[in-house]
Amino acid sequence: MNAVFPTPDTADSERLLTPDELEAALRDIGARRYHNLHPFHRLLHDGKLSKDQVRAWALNRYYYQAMIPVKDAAVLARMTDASLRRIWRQRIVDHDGDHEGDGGIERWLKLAEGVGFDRDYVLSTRGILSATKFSVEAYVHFVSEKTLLEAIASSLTEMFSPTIISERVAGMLKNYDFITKDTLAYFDKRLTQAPRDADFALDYVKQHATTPELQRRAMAALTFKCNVLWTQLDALYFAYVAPGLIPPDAWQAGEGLVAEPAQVQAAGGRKTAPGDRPRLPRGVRLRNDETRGKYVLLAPERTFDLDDNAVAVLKLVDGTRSVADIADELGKTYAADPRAIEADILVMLDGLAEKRVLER
Ligand SMILES: O=C(O)c1cc(C(=O)O)c2c(n1)C(=O)C(=O)c1cc(C(=O)O)[nH]c1-2
Repeated sequence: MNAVFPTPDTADSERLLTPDELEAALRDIGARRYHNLHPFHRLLHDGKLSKDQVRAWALNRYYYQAMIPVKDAAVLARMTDASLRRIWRQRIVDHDGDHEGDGGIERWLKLAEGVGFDRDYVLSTRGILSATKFSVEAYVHFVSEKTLLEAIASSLTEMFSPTIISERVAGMLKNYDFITKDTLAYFDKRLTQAPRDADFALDYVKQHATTPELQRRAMAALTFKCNVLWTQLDALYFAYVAPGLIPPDAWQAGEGLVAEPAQVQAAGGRKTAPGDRPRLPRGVRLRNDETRGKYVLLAPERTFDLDDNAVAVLKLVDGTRSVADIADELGKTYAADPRAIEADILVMLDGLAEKRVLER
């Protein structure tokens, strides 16, 4: 499709820039428009997002990753020169890998799994924002329809990606306890792939943008691509940060995750152990409800009915006795095997921790 509203020519675009001036102009576009400047990335890198907001980012960006080789295949299809194709095809190999389980897409799936997603849910692309899809698909269409020079120039955002990647990896590792080096392994390879790709594309553009018009098109292509990246973050920000309007069918917190046993999750990833010294959290109390003639556990805005066994245990829960101590005392009181009682108590306490009315 040809542009319906062409970019107005400026006096400057009438002059042929030297290759170095062209490079400077391209770098200037990045300095003003690259997605490192977007507020969503600032929040992501500074540790200001919740785990669910990081998940929304990982899920949506999967679509970009998955479509990059489709984009590169479209670029490849425009190349009539075998020597060019030989170089460009490496990009497809980088993302698809040489065999099952290899390549950038696979590493992104690992990243998504690392933040809790079920792999098949991510692969299905079901919860991905329509705006993400539109934006990524616009990139694929752009390289299919524009000239080869513009297609190659649109990849030049990669000139700026090593800086943002280093900043992102350092920031996320420092600021999120659920992010590990393994989760972010995707970015390790990009630190060498991106400069290699960007150097090639930049040389190509500097050599082939030989008229003011071609130079203007190359700059417009890079601007377009900056917008492809920027609008993906706009969409994430709008849906998951502010105003927080999640479109129908887009991913909602809790969806598409690998199920963890609820009580393990609530207890910070572990079960109650005999050495734990359980206590009631602030605002939770054991109360004798005189009118009903039974004990209840009172929590803010919630009340839990308790059976006799639970009452006997909770009367001994004081933050100093261990579970084993409690079992020993009850063993004496009821003349029963304390280790059998302990096993029952552990299950009961896990249940209470799951409801967030017990801490260890
Ligand atoms: O993490 C980033 O900020 C970032 C940015 C870009 C980019 O600037 O387009 C790419 C990537 N990552 C990336 O991982 C990647 O594979 C990639 C391919 C391309 C492209 O246009 O062909 N850009 C990017």
